[in-house]
Parts: sequence; structure tokens; C-alpha cells
Amino acid sequence: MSEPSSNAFPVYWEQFHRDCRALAWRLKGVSEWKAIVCITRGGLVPAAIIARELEVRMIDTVCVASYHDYENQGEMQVLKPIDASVIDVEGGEGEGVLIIDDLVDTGKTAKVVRAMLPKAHFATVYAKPKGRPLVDTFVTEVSQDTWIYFPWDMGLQFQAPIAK
Ligand SMILES: O=P(O)(O)OC[C@H]1O[C@H](OP(=O)(O)OP(=O)(O)O)[C@H](O)[C@@H]1O
Ligand SMILES: O=c1[nH]c(=O)c2nc[nH]c2[nH]1
Ligand SMILES: [Mg+2]
Repeated sequence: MSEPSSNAFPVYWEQFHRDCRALAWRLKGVSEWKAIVCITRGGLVPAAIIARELEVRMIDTVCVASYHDYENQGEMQVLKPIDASVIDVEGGEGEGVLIIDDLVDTGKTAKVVRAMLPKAHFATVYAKPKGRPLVDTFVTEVSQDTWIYFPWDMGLQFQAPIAK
């Protein structure tokens, strides 16, 4: 079991959309992107925004699960591999393929997916220091003891006044 995160980094929809657009700007011109592979489920929303901005229409998923319990990573399971039509793009190693995830934390997910397409470009919106060496392009780094709260995981609730 890992130490609980001591900092919280809540991300709102508007900020997330802006950060995904910033990532698209960084990726524009890096390569002629032939396909996007998004790592479910966290990569689905950024991949939709980036595919729209970079006009990529060939989109696939690689389905993995490892955080079965909040903040505690278990054994990595690959539920669905990358499709052969994407593996075969440009001769098989991932040249011109963009892999998208919402964040890299320990780097465990990135390591497993990178091994599937070694020449693909790996991009995330957020990165923590342990996983950062596995990412080619990202937008914002947060400390390792920060937990990022995504808008799709949150809801509105009453806040007690600060004075209380
Ligand atoms: O760098 P790591 O320590 O491997 O952590 C990063 C991964 O953890 C989260 O996914 P998660 O496995 O929780 O599944 P989800 O995307 O379905 O929420 C996140 O979306 C990344 O894919
Ligand atoms: O919502 C999340 N926030 C995080 O900081 C994180 N790290 C791994 N998996 C994560 N999921
Ligand atoms: Mg994920």
C-alpha cells in the first residue's frame, strides 16, 4: 500500500480543456500523426480533444486497469490490446502513432503500453516525477505526493464557511 497523497490538485472541465489544447499545440508538427491510441479510461477525454485539434481520425484504445482501489495500484491487467490495424501503421513499431493518457504517476502503465509500440510518441496532460522519464510530451508537472482530481470523478457538494 502506498502513502496517501498529501496534496490535492483539483482540475475543472475548462482547465482540462485548456490543458489538452496546450498539449495539442506541443504535439502539432512533431510528426504527421497517423493514429492515436488512448489508454482507457483516463486517456479517452484528452484523446477526443487532441484528435479534434490535430485532425486525426484513426483512433484506437488499449484497455488497462491497475488502480482497483483509490490511490492503491494493484496488478496491471491488459483487458484489450492495441488493434493490428494500428500496430501495422508504418511497419509495426509505432512510428507516427500518438499514445495518449491523462497522466503518468509511477510510470507503470506507460512502461507496459510503450513496450507494445516502442517508437510511438507518448503524451500525457499531467506528469509526476517518477513517471516523467517515460513521457515524451506533457503539459504540467505536479509533485509525487499530489493526487490529481479529474472533473469526471468529482461532483458539487456543500462547503462549510471558511470561518467554521
Ligand atoms: O503511472 P501509473 O502509476 O501507472 O498511473 C497512471 C495511470 O493511472 C490511472 O489509470 P487507472 O489505472 O486508475 O485507470 P482509469 O484510467 O480507468 O481510471 C491514469 O489514468 C493512468 O493511466
Ligand atoms: O485520478 C487520479 N489521480 C492521480 O493523481 C492518479 N495517479 C494514478 N492514478 C491516478 N488517478
Ligand atoms: Mg488510466
